[in-house]
Amino acid sequence: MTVLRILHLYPRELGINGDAGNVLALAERARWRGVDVDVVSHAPGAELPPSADIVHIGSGPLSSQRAVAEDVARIAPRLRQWRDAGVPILAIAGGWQLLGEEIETPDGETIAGARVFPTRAVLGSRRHVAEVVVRMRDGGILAGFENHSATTTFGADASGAAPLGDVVSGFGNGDKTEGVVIGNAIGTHLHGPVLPMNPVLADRMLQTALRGELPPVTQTERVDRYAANARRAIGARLGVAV
Ligand SMILES: NC(=O)CC[C@H](N)C(=O)O
Repeated sequence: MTVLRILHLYPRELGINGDAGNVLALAERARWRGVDVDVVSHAPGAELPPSADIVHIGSGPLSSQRAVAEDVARIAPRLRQWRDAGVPILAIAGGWQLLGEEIETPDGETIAGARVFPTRAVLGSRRHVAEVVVRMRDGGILAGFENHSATTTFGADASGAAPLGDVVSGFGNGDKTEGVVIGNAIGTHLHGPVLPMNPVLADRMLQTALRGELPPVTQTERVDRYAANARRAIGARLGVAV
């Protein structure tokens, strides 16, 4: 790979919680390690690039989700191919819902998802807006905030998928778990944005995409201290150790 291509799906429609910072974090952390980066923004109706090394989709309200749903259905086969090929995918909240099996709206309407993730989101009348701490299954801690109205369940055939972690504080999926991981694809409700605030996840995605270890450099050490302080501040406000 000469250039790391990051595909950012629908940045205009799905970027309401600052999730574009995830793409910035991936691009900068790669560049700081001497890797050339090309960020490709995808808008509804546009051609997808022939390949992608990382895919990101951010979050947004139901009106934005509706605005891109038709295009999501159009590109769904390519997204599933990339997932199956091990391309790291990060899908945040409303974007994750669109890449799941189905969204049920508060009116009982259903919006078909891309089936990248074997998850289903039922949107209710109660919003879950709070800071969140999640313990990943490998013991690592993630912090951020959630801002959604979904209860999320795993579909009947969710083989190979697992929650991203367990909720220490917050609502998450609604059953004390948070997020989903299938192969190298991650879905999560976490904003922050999640990658600048939890650089371990950012580097994990980059290491997968670049197929190699990415040692810390001066710039990552500097921003990782800010991130650690931000996570500690959330932990302190919630009264949990991070
Ligand atoms: N944060 C979001 O993306 C919100 C997604 C969706 N509209 C919900 O309320 O659950």
